[in-house]
Amino acid sequence: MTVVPPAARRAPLPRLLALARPLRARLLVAVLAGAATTAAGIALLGVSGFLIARAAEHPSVTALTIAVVAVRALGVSRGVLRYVERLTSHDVAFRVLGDVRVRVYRTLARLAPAGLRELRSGDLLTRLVSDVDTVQDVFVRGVVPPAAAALAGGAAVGACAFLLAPAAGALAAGLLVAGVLVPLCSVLVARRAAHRAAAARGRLTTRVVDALSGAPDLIAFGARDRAIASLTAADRELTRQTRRNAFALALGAGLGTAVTGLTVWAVLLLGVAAVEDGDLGRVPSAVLVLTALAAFEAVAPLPAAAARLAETGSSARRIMGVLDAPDPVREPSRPLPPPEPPVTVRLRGVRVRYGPDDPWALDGVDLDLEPGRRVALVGPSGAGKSTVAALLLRFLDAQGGHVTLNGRDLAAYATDDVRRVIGGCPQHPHVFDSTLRENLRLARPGASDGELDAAAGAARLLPWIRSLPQGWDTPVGVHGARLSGGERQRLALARALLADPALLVLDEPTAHLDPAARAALTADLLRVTRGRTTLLITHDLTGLDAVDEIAVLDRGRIVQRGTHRDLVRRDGLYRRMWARSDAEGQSSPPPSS
Ligand SMILES: Nc1ncnc2c1ncn2[C@@H]1O[C@H](COP(=O)(O)OP(=O)(O)OP(=O)(O)O)[C@@H](O)[C@H]1O
Repeated sequence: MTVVPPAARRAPLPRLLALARPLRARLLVAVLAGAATTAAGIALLGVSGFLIARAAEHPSVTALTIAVVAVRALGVSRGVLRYVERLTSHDVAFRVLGDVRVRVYRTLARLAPAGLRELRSGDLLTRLVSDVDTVQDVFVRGVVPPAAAALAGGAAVGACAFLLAPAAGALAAGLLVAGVLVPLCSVLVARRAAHRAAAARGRLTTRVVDALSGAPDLIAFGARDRAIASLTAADRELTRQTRRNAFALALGAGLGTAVTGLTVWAVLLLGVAAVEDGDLGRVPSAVLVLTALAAFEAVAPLPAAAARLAETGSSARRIMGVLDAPDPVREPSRPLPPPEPPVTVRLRGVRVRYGPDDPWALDGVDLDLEPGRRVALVGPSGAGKSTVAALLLRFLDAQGGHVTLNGRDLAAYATDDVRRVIGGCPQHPHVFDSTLRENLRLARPGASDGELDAAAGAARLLPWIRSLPQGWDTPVGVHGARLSGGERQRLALARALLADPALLVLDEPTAHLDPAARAALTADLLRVTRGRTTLLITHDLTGLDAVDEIAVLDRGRIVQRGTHRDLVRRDGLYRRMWARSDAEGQSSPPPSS
């Protein structure tokens, strides 16, 4: 049974609002400044009405002095108050935005790489960038304007009630329709479109990222037109949903204007009737009508805000989807003290699968990794070799059996502490679009130039780096596009050697290389790992007579183990693999290491 954390059961928008709890004093300042701005606008029009109507009666100038001063003061204060409101509401929005972005990034870092398989790269990008960006609208448009409108609208109704109660009633009804019913109407129309637009934006980004990164393959296989057609379809869908959203906005604006007009007419008619009955003076009647007209300024932004909020709701749901993603590994609440090198790792009856309905990727694996010994894990594609590496690096938890590190449960250590002693070279090492130096320093940011030279020298990369005009400062391009396959793999090996973990895990370090480059790199890595605790994962059998033990993995089970000499003599999977690679001319004579 999946246990849903209590916080995850709450609606996404209130959860987002809850993040601003520590900033509530600033939010209150923003709301009060927003209400005061609108109230100043309403008062400005009311006082102006008074000034014009009273001036028509030709009074002495002194009778108008207070009103003239008030108009000036209201005009100036309105700008200042709006500035304060914008400053504080955006301050709150950007603080929460930064907080959400960090939380999403931290969750992604925690999930990567095993927990991200439900999310595609473009979709992830959308969640991290545009979905998180919409969070600012929650505060700038979704919280401050409605609260400010309620305060300023209430004050306007109060002022009108002081002049003429029935007109105040009409104004209150009009404001409620324009400020509550019309926005609700906008939300109803916008909600589905907003939800679909967010999903369509995610799909479009996924396809754009896919098309850009796979462009050479698409062109080579003549699939370019199909890819462009699929992009165009995704774009068209996004345009359709965005248009629906725009319709909701236009509907809100149109209905709002209609309600404003009708209400002002009602107030005007009630005012005229009151003047005729002698219940209201002519000057107050002008103030009444203009106050009513200005009061709608408070609710005018609400339909657009509500429609935007509906959009934000689906973005918030997608963000919370990332934040609530279950951890791929358990982090102990009270971790053991960090393990001390040298390390001994033992796997006993380990079972792992990627999903409850997936077959076992590892099914009862026993393996011993002891200080100073080199073990090779070989087997056909899909046998489960990389799963062993993921397990050791704490990207995955075992669902059965035990993994121990220096005699204690591996899961009882903090994951970061484990990764400090177990590390190496993943199957697909990422080369960052930076310089050679920065790519290597990733493994140890404080490494000196001498240490960089030593690691690159051990990986036989140093003469080549020295021969480059820019040397260590040579840019490597996106995904290391300016490097050959061999140079990329050697850079990854140098990075692993620089990190110098107590247990070095090398996952297919010679993948994608031609036989000659593979033999050369294998010889080098066997040379540099001599005497080091190493797990070498490979389906290339070149040079394996140098390692202490070979474990042969097939469909999640260790089917053979022994030295190269033993295994080639015995009938079994290893001898078949050896014979096949020999026939293909891929196994060069083992280096005498
Ligand atoms: N993230 C994943 N989600 C679901 N299944 C996975 C995932 N990663 C691996 N598997 C499955 O687990 C099994 C073992 O995969 P693994 O990558 O460990 O094999 P491998 O021996 O390293 O293969 P290769 O030599 O091709 O890299 C395979 O059946 C694979 O399809």
